[in-house]
Amino acid sequence: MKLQLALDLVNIPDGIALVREVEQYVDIVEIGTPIVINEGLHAVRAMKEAFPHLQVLADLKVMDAGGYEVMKASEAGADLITVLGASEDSTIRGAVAEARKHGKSILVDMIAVKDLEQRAREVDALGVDYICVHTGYDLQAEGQNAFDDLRRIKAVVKQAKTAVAGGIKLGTLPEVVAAQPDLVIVGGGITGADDRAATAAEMRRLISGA
Ligand SMILES: O=C([C@H](O)CO)[C@H](O)[C@H](O)COP(=O)(O)O
Repeated sequence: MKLQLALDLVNIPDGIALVREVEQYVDIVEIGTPIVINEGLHAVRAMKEAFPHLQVLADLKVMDAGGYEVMKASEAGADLITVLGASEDSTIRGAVAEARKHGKSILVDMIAVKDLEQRAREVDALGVDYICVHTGYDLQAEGQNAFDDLRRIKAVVKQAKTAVAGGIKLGTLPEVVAAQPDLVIVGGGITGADDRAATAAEMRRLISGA
């Protein structure tokens, strides 16, 4: 099980400083969608240059032009790129094909997908690397989480690895870990903690013990 730190509400220098606090405890650093919107793929390049030993995920949430977007993110140094599960199969196919050319991975974000099991089966058959259940900020604000969704996709996904994101905190991590995802994605649960290093260290301990 891997731990991904999601950086969303910071600029590049603050993001790099934040990763320095926790780098020994995380496997993947996510350049979140808000950063990509604010700073562009330059943020991916800067993070990979600063931490070449960590994997960097570009959370582009690609919805169209899968091959092109994955090519650009790959050129910028991304190891993993996100594509939306709600997009067309052809978009996901194009993303996977391009990722294979560059030795990169595709994480499909199932945010806003209504028929979760059905779409997870279809996406799994497209050869993606990860399928991620995700409660975004707007539904988190309504008190929702993706923990039950994780159990639902675990029951149907056969090839891809599974991931979970959205509002995971130290207190809720044991419930997440119990469902055995391959990847746990944490943003505010680490970046908003009083002691980020201690929080990330404890999360790493919980994940490693699973
Ligand atoms: O993908 C995300 C969100 O849609 C904003 O771009 C976050 O990175 C993801 O939700 C993880 O962050 P937390 O919910 O703060 O853990």
